[in-house]
Amino acid sequence: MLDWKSLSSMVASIIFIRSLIREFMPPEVTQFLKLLSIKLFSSVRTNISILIDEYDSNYSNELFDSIQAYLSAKCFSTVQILKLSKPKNSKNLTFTMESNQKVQDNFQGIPLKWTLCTHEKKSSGYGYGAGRSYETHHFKLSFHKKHKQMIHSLYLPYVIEEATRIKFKNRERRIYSNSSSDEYGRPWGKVPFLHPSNFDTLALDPALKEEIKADLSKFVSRRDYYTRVGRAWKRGYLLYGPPGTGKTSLIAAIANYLEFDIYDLELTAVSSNSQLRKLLIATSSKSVIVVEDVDCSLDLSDRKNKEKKPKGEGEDGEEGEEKKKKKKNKEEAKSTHSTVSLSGVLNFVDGLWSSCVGERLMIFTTNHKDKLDAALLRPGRMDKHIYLGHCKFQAFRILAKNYLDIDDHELMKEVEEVLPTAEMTPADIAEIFMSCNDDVELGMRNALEEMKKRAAALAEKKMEKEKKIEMEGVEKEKVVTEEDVTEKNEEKMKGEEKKDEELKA
Ligand SMILES: Nc1ncnc2c1ncn2[C@@H]1O[C@H](COP(=O)(O)OP(=O)(O)OP(=O)(O)O)[C@@H](O)[C@H]1O
Repeated sequence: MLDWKSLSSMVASIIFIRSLIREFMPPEVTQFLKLLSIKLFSSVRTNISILIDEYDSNYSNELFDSIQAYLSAKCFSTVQILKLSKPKNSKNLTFTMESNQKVQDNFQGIPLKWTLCTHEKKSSGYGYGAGRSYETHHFKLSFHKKHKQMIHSLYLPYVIEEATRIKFKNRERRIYSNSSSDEYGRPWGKVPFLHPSNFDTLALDPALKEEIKADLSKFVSRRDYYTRVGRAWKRGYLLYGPPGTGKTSLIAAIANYLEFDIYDLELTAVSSNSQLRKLLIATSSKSVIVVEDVDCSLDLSDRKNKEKKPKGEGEDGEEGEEKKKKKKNKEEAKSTHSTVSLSGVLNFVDGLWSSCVGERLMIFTTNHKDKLDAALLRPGRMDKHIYLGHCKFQAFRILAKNYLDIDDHELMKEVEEVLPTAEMTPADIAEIFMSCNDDVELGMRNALEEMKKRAAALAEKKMEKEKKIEMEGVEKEKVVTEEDVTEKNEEKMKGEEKKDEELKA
């Protein structure tokens, strides 16, 4: 047995030999012995560790941030002391670990251990603050060495992907516009409000709603597919229909559904194709890029349509004064400034600019689909054409629920009968409901009255039109009959002249 006396003399001898080695052994030999001992120990050690520093040559290490985000979701259930914070631009509270806390993870049955370690460092360089000590952190991931390859090729990419998903989920959604100025000279200015519309509040045929949601879900889940077929991960929607049928509301609902940012692209404020390209490169992944009233933004019509006269105002029903003004401004800008060409826009839709990764949904809106160039409309550019028309009964019920908080009403039956003939937009109905200050009876009565008025006006207009066509028909017939008579008379006269000549002869 080893007693205290012999133990202390053994320690003293080790210290003596160590100092002798340090003193007399050449540094190369010391280094060699060190490496040898590491090798010997590592061959018997079963666990290995990976360290991820908070800073990578003075720059913050993105991987460290990702791991922090990944573990914030895990540590709540396993760690005893947690830090709670609300990071900037995040809508949720975030938990983080304290120093030296450990989190157990499990990946495909492999146990893994994460530890947050803290250590002190001295700042290098000269001048103010040089030589000061500060705290930095690193994450230590420990696991059995036989899983090394798997951790590298599967687990770490999985952690990064999960962290991106968590970060994105926590992030506040934003709306940007290229026409609102940015004090920092960035291409996109932030718009300070979010549109509250979502698929529940949207007055739309339920089947169409489900179809759009399914299409969106399929699109965002097909990253591998787009990579495999070598195409930019983007999809184009064209929303068309009369004003006030919910095109803008649908865009907001889509962005809220996907939790994507919105980039409202005002083409008339873009001075060249190269500026357009720059703007698009500056968009983030998971975004909806919107070009509203594309027929007014650019001269995108083909030659055939250019020859057509512009349609008269008010053709699609009453437009809000504000929207009319906006469209007029766009028309003016189109004729004076814009130099973005159709090919520039087509390149953008084709995704040629897309050196950026991540999914992007492009949505164009128009009140006049017939004015658009066929090249812009073809699949691959506009993958889905969605017509938003006048309000139907199902949509009316949704509006009644939203604005008046009713599921049913005694006037509903009548509404169902009159509505299809009234050609009212959801905006018209929303306006009536809003003006009656939560008074259900008044709201329903006013809506039905307006429907009847419009239906009667339309019926009268239709009758007048039919009468006009009928009259035109009668006029035509009259002309034809008169022509017939003249023709017959002429023939008769010719016949008589011939007879006279024969008699003379
Ligand atoms: N389908 C709808 N569901 C719910 N609300 C709607 C719908 N359509 C219109 N509204 C209401 O009418 C207002 C105007 O609608 P919106 O701006 O979405 O129409 P739009 O089709 O984009 O019109 P425009 O073609 O003139 O741009 C919205 O703020 C909303 O309150």
